[in-house]
Amino acid sequence: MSKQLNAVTFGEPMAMFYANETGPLHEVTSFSKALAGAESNVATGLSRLAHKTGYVTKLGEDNFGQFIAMALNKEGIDTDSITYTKEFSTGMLIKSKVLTGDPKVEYFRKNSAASKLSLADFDESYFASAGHLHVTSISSALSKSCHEFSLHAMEFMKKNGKTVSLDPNLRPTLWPDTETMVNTINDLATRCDWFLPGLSEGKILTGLETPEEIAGYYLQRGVSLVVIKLGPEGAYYKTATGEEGYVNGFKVKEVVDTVGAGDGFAVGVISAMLEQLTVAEAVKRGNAIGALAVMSPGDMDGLPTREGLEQFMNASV
Ligand SMILES: Nc1ncnc2c1ncn2[C@@H]1O[C@H](COP(=O)(O)OP(=O)(O)O)[C@@H](O)[C@H]1O
Ligand SMILES: O=C(O)C(=O)C[C@H](O)[C@H](O)COP(=O)(O)O
Repeated sequence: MSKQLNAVTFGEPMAMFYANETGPLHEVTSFSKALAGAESNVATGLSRLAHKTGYVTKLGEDNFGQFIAMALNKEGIDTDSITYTKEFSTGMLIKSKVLTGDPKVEYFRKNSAASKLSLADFDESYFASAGHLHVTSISSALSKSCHEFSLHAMEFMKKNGKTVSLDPNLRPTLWPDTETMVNTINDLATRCDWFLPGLSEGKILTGLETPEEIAGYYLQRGVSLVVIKLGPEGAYYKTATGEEGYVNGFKVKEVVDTVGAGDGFAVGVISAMLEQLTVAEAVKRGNAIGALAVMSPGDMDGLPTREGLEQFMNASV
């Protein structure tokens, strides 16, 4: 039987070493290892909610590559379209531990195996087997060939009547300059159906101030749903058909690590939209998974199973 995927995504997965103690990263002596990467976080979250998800990347033939492939398989993610290279290494990052605010992240990913992903790796039948494509603009920042891959994948999915979501995931350190980052991401946004920026990202990308204005900017450019993340306050959404609203965030006992909240949020919105829930319900689920994500140290530890999600949402009403 031919392959059937609910969703597919592609990008750069990395081995992450997160500090077990607070303090500057060069002084930390003890780290824990986990899988990181915005798109692999989303693939993991969707897979835990029983959406069959494929993940496409290029890995180095090294220990980090082996670790990542193993971690993805353990999550039940389809890895059949992953390619390998001997020439380039798998990327990694280190992350500090903080008691408040966002941790410091340092990447070791320049010229990584994943940055070599190119159109030659695009498998039409694999992408055609999926109902939805999730993209982040990190891929476009990695290399010209990854940017071409992104444009082609988005165009291919749209042409085949599939939905496409885009999380801008601003990573200013990966771009040559702010202007290139803003112009490229705004161009990518016109090619998606569901656009999921954070408020501060939306301000940088449009120069506008309010969630309403930012949503309007993208709706005018052909996006059908814009959801703007508002941190602990939740999120604002607006659709091309005029539906809009604010959805409150969930109460969190303790914020352990804010990294991964946006990816968790994307999992909630995408999974619920694929299940044909209303947009307001999708945004509520996004808020729930975002809240679960900030309560755990790894980027993916908080991503729930369906049972865990229901328990959290029911306990929070
Ligand atoms: N402290 C928090 N309490 C509850 N929910 C949160 C908290 N921080 C984030 N979230 C949830 O996660 C989503 C994404 O977080 P946010 O910080 O806005 O995005 P990003 O990680 O992309 O910067 C928010 O819209 C919200 O639903
Ligand atoms: O892929 C990258 O470049 C990363 O930095 C890996 C991180 O796990 C996510 O990107 C977290 O992203 P947020 O959910 O927006 O906090």
